[in-house]
Amino acid sequence: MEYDAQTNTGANEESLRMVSAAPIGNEPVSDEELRPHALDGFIGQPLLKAQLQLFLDAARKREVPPDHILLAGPPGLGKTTLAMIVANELGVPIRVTSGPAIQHAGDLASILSSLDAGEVLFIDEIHRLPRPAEELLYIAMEDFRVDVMVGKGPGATSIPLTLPRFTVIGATTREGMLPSPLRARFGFTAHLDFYPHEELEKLIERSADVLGVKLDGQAAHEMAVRSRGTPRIANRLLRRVRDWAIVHDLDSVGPDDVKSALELYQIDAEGLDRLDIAVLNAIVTHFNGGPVGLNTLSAIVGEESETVETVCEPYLVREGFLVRTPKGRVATDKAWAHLGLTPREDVSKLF
Ligand SMILES: Nc1ncnc2c1ncn2[C@@H]1O[C@H](COP(=O)(O)OP(=O)(O)OP(=O)(O)O)[C@@H](O)[C@H]1O
Repeated sequence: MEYDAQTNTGANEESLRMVSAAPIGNEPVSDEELRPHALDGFIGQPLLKAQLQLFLDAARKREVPPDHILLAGPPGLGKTTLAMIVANELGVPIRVTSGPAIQHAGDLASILSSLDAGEVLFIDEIHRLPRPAEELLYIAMEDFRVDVMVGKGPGATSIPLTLPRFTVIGATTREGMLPSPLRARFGFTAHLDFYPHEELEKLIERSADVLGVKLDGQAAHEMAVRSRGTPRIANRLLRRVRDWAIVHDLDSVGPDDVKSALELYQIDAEGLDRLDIAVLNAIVTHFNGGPVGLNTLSAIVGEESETVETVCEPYLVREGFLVRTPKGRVATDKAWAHLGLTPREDVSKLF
């Protein structure tokens, strides 16, 4: 299942989970206060930052708007933040829309025809643009031209309108779903990766400064290791830890406060939550470690199979708790150990 940036309804149970990478509740607003505004303040992703810096410096020196930019990667890793930073660094306005918000090619035509020279047009979830809008965008990106339809029915005529040069920044969580003609029109594609713990620690320390939360000792580390490599989750955990500090009248937050606050939300030391643990438990206790099919597994944990597949599994697989085999899902030794149990046999025998 896909996250719907407009309605936040793409993932049902996901939207209730503290460790969801998609925004929940009013987070789009609270994300805003923690967004860095310059490339310097953007934590981590050093290679991508260096590439982007060069790309922007060259455009500035040439005194032309930069080529179109595609930002690809899982939710919550900073694609929107980077788009805003690019506009800031260039000192130009940014217009924000998304694939699902554009229902007809005409919606896109009217946005394009109102862009000022040099402006950045940010299209989130660009892989979800309807096909006619996508085709209109190819021409606009390449030739800086849009065909505006005037009138209706047989008498309708198309009037070509020349656009000033502008920069499209597309963001996608599904790069593979982008048709190649669209992908080919981006001069620079940036792939965002999950963040290592040390980078998340720095990010949490920066956010804590912004929120006025004083962190002691390993407090940032304890949040970082539970953040599933994702800045949005790191910032969310920090906000819940801040709640804990406020309610307990703490002047500063130590590692034990972090552990207590996050235990309350059933997030364990590896960032697994109730549903992740339920999935691992089901495989281990009902199927002696697996293999087990997705539908059976989902029925046991009482969850939609899409949620298990797209929300739990990617992290469990990435962290080595689970493997997907042709026969079904298998819990690894790490999963057994995490549950405090002894594996029945070496899972590698199953391949
Ligand atoms: N590298 C970073 N440094 C500092 N803060 C970051 C970084 N990456 C993300 N954040 C913060 O994490 C939050 C989520 O980031 P953002 O909205 O840019 O993610 P996204 O990739 O656009 O997500 P989605 O795909 O769901 O739209 C924001 O508060 C943002 O400021």
